[in-house]
Amino acid sequence: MHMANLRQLAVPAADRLIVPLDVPTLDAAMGWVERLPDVTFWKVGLELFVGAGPRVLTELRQRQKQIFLDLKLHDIPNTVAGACRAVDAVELMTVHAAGGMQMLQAAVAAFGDRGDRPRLLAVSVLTSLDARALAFELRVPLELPDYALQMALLARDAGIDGAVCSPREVAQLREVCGKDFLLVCPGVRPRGSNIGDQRRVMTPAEAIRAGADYLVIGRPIVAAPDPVAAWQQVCAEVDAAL
Ligand SMILES: O=C(O)c1cc(=O)[nH]c(=O)n1[C@@H]1O[C@H](COP(=O)(O)O)[C@@H](O)[C@H]1O
Repeated sequence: MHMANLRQLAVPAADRLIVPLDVPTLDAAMGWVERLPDVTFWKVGLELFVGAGPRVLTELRQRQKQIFLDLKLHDIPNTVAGACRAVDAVELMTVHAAGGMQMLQAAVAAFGDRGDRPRLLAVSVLTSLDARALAFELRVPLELPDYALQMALLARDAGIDGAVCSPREVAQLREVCGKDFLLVCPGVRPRGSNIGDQRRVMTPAEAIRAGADYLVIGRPIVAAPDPVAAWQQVCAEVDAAL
């Protein structure tokens, strides 16, 4: 199944939710996998990959889980291509759109025609940045939604499969980039939950209705007093929005 067609298919809510394993050890990660058995798609990010190494990918695969390897590669093209060539079978993987056209093309080319190649996602603008940071710290002269769109278009033109974006920009990206461009949204907060270091957030239902293929939701589930109940509540909210 081509994952970008999720919205047209009757894919259950649980298969559109990705939970990050933002923990430092393999034991802690596998503890979460056991505690939330209905989660089918897990994200391995920098903290866990640096702490536990690639073995965590093997352990997840043995449990028939889908994997989002979120290393947000951002380096010169040769270095990014080398890292991509070393990646074992995962479903999704990230690079930073701000690495530029040559870097993005090098990432795409590194996987070539490999049958097990992941869908590549380009991070457009981190959901922890707001318009003020973009303008006054990063000195980007575009409005934030326009910059996010330009980053997504750059990625699409380079042959990247989709983008990571805030739910606030997902409707615009969906409209301009088309239905087959995969859109994955972190920065998702059920009503009333703590936003923490996120800056551009919306609720799960709003993000799905705006056109997201997948939502990445971590702390609202894993830091909840009852994570299983929090997971079920997010699933119910997304199901109702589909
Ligand atoms: O690439 C990502 O997944 C990502 C991009 C982005 O712009 N913002 C963002 O929060 N993320 C990741 O999404 C997850 C969000 O986690 P919570 O804020 O706990 O829901 C974290 O693992 C982040 O690394």
